[in-house]
Amino acid sequence: MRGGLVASARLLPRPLVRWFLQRRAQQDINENMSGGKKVKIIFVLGGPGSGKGTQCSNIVEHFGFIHLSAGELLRAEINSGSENGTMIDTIIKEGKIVPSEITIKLLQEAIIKGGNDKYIIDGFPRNEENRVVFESVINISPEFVLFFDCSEEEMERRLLGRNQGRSDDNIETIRKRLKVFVESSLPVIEYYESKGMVKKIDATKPAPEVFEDVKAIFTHMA
Ligand SMILES: Nc1ncnc2c1ncn2[C@@H]1O[C@H](COP(=O)(O)OP(=O)(O)OP(=O)(O)O)[C@@H](O)[C@H]1O
Ligand SMILES: Nc1ccn([C@@H]2O[C@H](COP(=O)(O)O)[C@@H](O)[C@H]2O)c(=O)n1
Ligand SMILES: [Mg+2]
Repeated sequence: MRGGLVASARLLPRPLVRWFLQRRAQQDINENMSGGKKVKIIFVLGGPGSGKGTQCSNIVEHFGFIHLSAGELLRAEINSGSENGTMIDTIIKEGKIVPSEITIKLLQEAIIKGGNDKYIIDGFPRNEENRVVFESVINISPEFVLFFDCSEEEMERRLLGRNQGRSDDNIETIRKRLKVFVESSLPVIEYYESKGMVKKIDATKPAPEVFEDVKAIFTHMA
């Protein structure tokens, strides 16, 4: 059925296709979330190794959000043997950013499956394309953007010591990821900053201290 829709979508003007996808994504999300409440999203950004995953686990435990990590979803897609797996694997090993339609489809499916009304989305949007396509397809503005600010030396040190068997935790890929962060991800954070939506946290401190600052933000939000 969906394959047929994709085939006929090729015959339609692009704005109409975008409008149709946007409507369907919103309907899917609204129909599947719990309690009929509006879905709330918080983007969690920061360089590689800044501690996004670590702090998201704490947020889930204390504040009842569902944690969606774009990187984890992409790694699961590789492991599922999907037709895009090899391409995603190559991009991750190069420290580059996967085309937005792939990542957003995975996020959309995870939001629908999650059935909750509160999500922290970790490692997304990673570039302007991610941001713009998410806005046009999912059309939910984040409540705010949590930005873990950490020095490059500290991020590099943490990633080299992470020891979780990730294919991108090697010095060559780490350096590329840091470069991509500065060139592609920081402009997204600056965009949200210009809209007064960024809550910046000093992430160079030890993890429990970082969580104290995170807690203050989420406690005020509740
Ligand atoms: N505040 C901290 N101080 C010291 N080590 C930390 C801190 N926060 C996280 N770590 C450790 O640093 C490593 C990277 O943390 P984490 O995986 O949470 O980062 P991340 O931002 O999710 O990275 P990536 O973008 O690569 O997924 C982990 O080994 C973690 O235990
Ligand atoms: N929006 C995103 C997020 C991640 N990626 C790719 O996955 C890699 C790992 O991401 P982590 O958040 O787990 O560090 C990242 O370096 C990218 O290659 C992406 O393409 N788009
Ligand atoms: Mg992570």
